[in-house]
Amino acid sequence: MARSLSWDDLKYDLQPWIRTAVDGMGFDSMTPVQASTIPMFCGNKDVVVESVTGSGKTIAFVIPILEKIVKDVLNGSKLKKGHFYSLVISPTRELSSQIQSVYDSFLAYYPDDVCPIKSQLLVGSSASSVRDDVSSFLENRPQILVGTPGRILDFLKSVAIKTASCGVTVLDEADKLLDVSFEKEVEAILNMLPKQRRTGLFSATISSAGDQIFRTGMRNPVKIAVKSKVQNPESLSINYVVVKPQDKLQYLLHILNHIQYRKCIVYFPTCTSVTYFYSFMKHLFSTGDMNEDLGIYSLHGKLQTTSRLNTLGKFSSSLSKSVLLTTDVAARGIDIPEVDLVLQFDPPTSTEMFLHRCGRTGRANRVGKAITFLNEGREEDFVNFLEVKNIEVDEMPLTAKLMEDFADKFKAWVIQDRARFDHGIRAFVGFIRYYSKHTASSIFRLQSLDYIGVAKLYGLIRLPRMPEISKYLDNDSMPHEGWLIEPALDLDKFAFANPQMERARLDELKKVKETNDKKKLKSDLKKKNAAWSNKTSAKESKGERKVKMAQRRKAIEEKIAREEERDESEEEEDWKDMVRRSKKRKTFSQIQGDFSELC
Ligand SMILES: Nc1ncnc2c1ncn2[C@@H]1O[C@H](COP(=O)(O)OP(=O)(O)OP(=O)(O)O)[C@@H](O)[C@H]1O
Repeated sequence: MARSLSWDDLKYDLQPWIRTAVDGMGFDSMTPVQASTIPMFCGNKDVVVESVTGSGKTIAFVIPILEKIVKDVLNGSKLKKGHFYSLVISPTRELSSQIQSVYDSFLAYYPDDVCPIKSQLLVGSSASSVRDDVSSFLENRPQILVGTPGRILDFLKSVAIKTASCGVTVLDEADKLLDVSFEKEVEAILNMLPKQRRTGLFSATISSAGDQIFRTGMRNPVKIAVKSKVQNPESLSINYVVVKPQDKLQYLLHILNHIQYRKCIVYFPTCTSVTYFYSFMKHLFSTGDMNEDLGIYSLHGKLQTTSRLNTLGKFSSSLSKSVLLTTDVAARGIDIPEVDLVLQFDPPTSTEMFLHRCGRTGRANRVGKAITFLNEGREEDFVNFLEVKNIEVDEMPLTAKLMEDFADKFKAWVIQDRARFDHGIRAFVGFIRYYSKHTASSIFRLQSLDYIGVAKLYGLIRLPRMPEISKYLDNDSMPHEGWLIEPALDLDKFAFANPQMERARLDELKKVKETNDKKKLKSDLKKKNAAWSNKTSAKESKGERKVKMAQRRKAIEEKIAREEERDESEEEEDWKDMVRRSKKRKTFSQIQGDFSELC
């Protein structure tokens, strides 16, 4: 941190135990945001705090909350059953858990055993229900609650929980909590809390929340913005590398295997892309393409809470070189001091997220590097876009020897198991959906995407049928029936490695075939019937025509007979005439018919 102040200069008298805690944790000096926020928030001010990632905002609200609670306790105010003093809301389970651990590290220095200060975590989890949370709360009587919006809301709805004593509320990563993903739940929570309370909003990108901040019911808030020339911490260098999409995975492996770092976080666009590349990278250990000393972890939102927290714990405490493959679920707030490298497989959908992802390194004045891959072509405009937003980025020269047989290795791995093929397709489709959500939509355009290159990056052997591909991939570039390998695979014979899945697939295939056979039989019969009925109708109409002609002939003959009866003499003459005319016609027709006589 460039500017720092001695704790002695803080314009507020900290309680001795808090001061001891600060010293004990090795925080020799305050950070600028702590120096500005603590006195304001400890006084009776609502605060809106914006300061770069890793600048120590957590302590800037943890200390004021502890100050207030302990003062109340010392003043003899006793919490009644079902009440609590303070609520901290954060967008993810990981961050909530991290904030709770910051409270706990301070509370380890709190000397009063008679009236201990406690905190409780409220996050969605299959391991404990809301009811469990409520009973544990009633039993342990914590003064501080920390959690995610959904679980907090469910918890507060319980009749046993009383909100009247909640004097301080903090929204950490407030811009995220106030955006569409959480705004309804957060609003509902805030409406349940007393109006006479202090509120603090904290984030590195709070400005992006705009007028939403006024929906939090703050009274004359003080805005504390610790400004610098650029939006990223000075200790963090941000680089980009321009690549062809199909080469990106190889460049990623090159960086992971060859660049110096202790811990690295790699951001992928979706949960499915994390699990897909994680399993392929695990396989690459066996082929010798991944450095065997590397510890590799995966973390995403589809995992259970316990497993998410366990993975993060293992990655944080790992002593060897480690890589965490993850999504934006671990982009905000996560504080792992040893992370010195952040890689973005693709740029995130917003500049705020770009700052948060990069900000997982270069924290608290430690040196950190963030590298973002950009697909060759239009995505390079993202660099100018970031510069306009005061985010400094530099191109990183990167030369890597690309393996010629890499694509074949990837395909061979995919072809071993149909589940991998399906997984890859889902990851690819998820990426296309993700791409369409970019806020900088003039740069990240679906019509400019190199679909074949991206499909190769995902190790696809066949392009999936999807509207974006039919719309934006021109006919000349479209491979025959979408196949990216030659010869095409017989999909009916493409098996799952898992016997149960394979049995289910074969059963399904049989059913489909039977249904198709039945359908075919039905349509053949229909055709046959249709032909027969057409012929019948044709026959009928021919027969009808015969009958009609016979009737008409009969009618004419009868008419003639009647006329013959009416005037026999005339008829006789007429008849003679007829014979005559007929003889003449015959003569004429003979002449007409004999060309030799004309010569
Ligand atoms: N006064 C201090 N001196 C040294 N280190 C500090 C100080 N205060 C906090 N830190 C350390 O700085 C790191 C970053 O702090 P913190 O997580 O609070 O940052 P932040 O501003 O909330 O970041 P983000 O915006 O990414 O959530 C932590 O490891 C914390 O222990």
